[in-house]
Amino acid sequence: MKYKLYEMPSKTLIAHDYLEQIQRDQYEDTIRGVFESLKQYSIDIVSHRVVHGGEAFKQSVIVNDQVKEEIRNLSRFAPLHNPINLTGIEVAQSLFPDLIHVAVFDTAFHQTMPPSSYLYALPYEYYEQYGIRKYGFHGTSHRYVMGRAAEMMGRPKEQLRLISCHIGSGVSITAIRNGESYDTSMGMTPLAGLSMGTRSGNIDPGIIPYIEEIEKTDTAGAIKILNNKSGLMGVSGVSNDLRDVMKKAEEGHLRSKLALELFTTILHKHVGLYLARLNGVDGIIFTAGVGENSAAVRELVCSGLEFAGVNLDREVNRTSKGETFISTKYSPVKVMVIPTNEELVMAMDAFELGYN
Ligand SMILES: Nc1ncnc2c1ncn2[C@@H]1O[C@H](COP(=O)(O)OP(=O)(O)O)[C@@H](O)[C@H]1O
Ligand SMILES: CC(=O)OP(=O)(O)O
Ligand SMILES: [Mg+2]
Repeated sequence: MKYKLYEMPSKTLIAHDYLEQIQRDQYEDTIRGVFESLKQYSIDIVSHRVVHGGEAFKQSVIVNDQVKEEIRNLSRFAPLHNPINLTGIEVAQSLFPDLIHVAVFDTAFHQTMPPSSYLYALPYEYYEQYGIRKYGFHGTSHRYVMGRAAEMMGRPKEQLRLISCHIGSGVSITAIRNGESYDTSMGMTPLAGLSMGTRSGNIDPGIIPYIEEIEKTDTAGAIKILNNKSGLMGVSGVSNDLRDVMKKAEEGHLRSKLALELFTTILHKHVGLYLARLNGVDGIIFTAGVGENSAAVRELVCSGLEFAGVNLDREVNRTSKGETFISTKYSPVKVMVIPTNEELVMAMDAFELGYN
């Protein structure tokens, strides 16, 4: 669990923490503990990350009973995330009933996608009646790095074609055009798209009934395997953490080498997909845990894209820290590392909603 406390509108960071490895039955106590530890500060607004906002939320909103009901209903599309997000809201509301609570949705930024991006080639009624479509996630992160990229490039975001690669424990790539999400790799749920720490990403749907047969399980059991036992973890058999897999690969562990190769090849192919979708790009952004820290992954993703104007400065890529260009000076496509800051966007949205 991550949190940041900001003073607004100065955007001064006052307190922050990243609590790792929290088990399901510890969520409530952990959230309670965080809020207790912040009681010394006078807090006015609490901004909550909510992963799935469906088509109902195109931007951030102040939480009321109807918003909570909608978040609960959307749990079927994000079972790993929305129930926890709702717990966070409810615990915070019980501790601070008089404060304004704001919900910021991962899906909101992607609501600008055209039907050619968000529809699945399924019977159309499934979309109309049941909301089966691509929603996309990590939108708050993609929105933040898009804004930073435009500033770094000194050009209005409305004039840019960008590919934003959010590579953390969850992985998604977004094609951004005119300052808006145009296409993105995750789907109706955050299981789709690229291979991740423990998630498979896209697979042939015909594999699912076969897994059910092999594992003597039901569909929910098979989906659990795709969510929790696949990706880097599943292929390497070592870890969902890229650092562990890389270390093992360097030691010659074959499955770790394969896991790494598959992970980066899938990333590379998706960048190619969005080069086509955007008719070429002005910038490529790397963000989140892996994107910000792994020069090796960035190099593998960009290699072979010189034909499209992507010229990585390998030396700068290896030695750079923080927000920086990693392409060569005259590279037609600018490649950037931009540390994401979803919490700052959440604070800005909350401030806007609470005070304007
Ligand atoms: N120095 C590093 N080199 C390679 N991978 C890293 C490094 N630091 C962090 N990571 C990867 O980043 C992942 C976490 O990314 P992060 O964006 O914090 O994810 P989340 O927000 O989903 O928890 C870790 O699982 C790890 O694999
Ligand atoms: C939506 C999603 O995949 O989020 P995370 O990467 O934080 O798991
Ligand atoms: Mg994340």
